Amino acid sequence: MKIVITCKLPHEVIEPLQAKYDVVMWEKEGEPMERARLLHEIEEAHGLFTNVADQIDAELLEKATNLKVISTMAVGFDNIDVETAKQKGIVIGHTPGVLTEATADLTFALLMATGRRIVEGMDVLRQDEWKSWAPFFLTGQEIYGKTIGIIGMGRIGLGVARRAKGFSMNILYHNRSHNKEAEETLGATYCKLDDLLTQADYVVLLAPSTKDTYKMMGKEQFAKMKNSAIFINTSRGTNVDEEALYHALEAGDIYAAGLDVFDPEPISSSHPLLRLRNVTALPHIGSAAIETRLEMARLACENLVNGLEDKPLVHEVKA
Ligand SMILES: NC(=O)C1=CN([C@@H]2O[C@H](COP(=O)(O)OP(=O)(O)OC[C@H]3O[C@@H](n4cnc5c(N)ncnc54)[C@H](O)[C@@H]3O)[C@@H](O)[C@H]2O)C=CC1
Ligand SMILES: O=C(O)C(=O)CO
Repeated sequence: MKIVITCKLPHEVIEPLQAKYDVVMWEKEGEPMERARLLHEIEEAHGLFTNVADQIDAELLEKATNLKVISTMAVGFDNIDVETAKQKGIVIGHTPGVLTEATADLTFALLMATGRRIVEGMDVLRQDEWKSWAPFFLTGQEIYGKTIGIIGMGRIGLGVARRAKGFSMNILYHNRSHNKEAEETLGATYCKLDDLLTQADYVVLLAPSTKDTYKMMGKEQFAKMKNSAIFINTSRGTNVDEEALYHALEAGDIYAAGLDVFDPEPISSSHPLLRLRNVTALPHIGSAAIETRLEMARLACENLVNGLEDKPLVHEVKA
């Protein structure tokens, strides 16, 4: 059977696959497989190892006449046309859980960096703009004891809430349903979205990208936030109306934003949000800790092999 891997993976990860299958792997580090090549390779493939950088859409699936399994090295699967794949009898695997703590770490790091203007501080040094200690030089927002509002209290949301508890933060959350663990072990309070937006000092978005969450943070929602509040997005760029966010930040309707994700990705240095002093931006590195990425790759391989051998996947996308 033939496997297509759309990104360069370490030798130790692909070796077991090469021993059993005919493996085609994209060799360019840090770049996704060219679309034309993927469209060509998929025609013969039985298994596809993918990630968030590929569009696994109807055009591609139409050509995938032998495909049994799609395995994505990610928890989010919004880049995959799940409905079309299911209609064609293709199973889909993803990697929830193994990236929870690393992504929660990065989310909290981004929250702290944005609140305390860490990147601006580094820029000041690099540009020789440090004149003296001054009373209000590079003052930001406090974190300890403030109110955090988490939209999407799932695995990663809960991880962020645990970190917030360590900073004695008052934890509000909005979710599709009540999260007992968050309420009972962390004292988190369930809120309607509007109440969370008006009360939180830090609004952290961690809901998946779905039809319901498309641009769920827009002009109306940013207007409800405090002028001193900070918006953090480590979910998906599609969950935010980026133009509305730009205007809210420029007008001072909100204090600052920390963003790990954009729509579309990658963005270029000319992206309007990067022109704003009060934006801290990262290139979608939420889960990018070495141990985590190796675990994600191993789990994605296990899903792939199970799918090829008609065994239940470790984590199958059921949606
Ligand atoms: N920046 C990065 O590198 C990474 C980003 N992610 C993103 O984080 C998302 C969350 O991952 P997990 O916590 O593992 O998923 P999860 O499924 O455990 O949690 C998602 C939560 O969002 C809630 N939710 C769904 N629709 C909602 C809505 N309309 N309003 C409020 N809450 C809603 C769900 O009820 C669930 O509790 C992923 O789908 C992915 O998009 C995940 C990993 C890394
Ligand atoms: O897992 C995901 O959904 C990501 O965005 C990358 O880790």
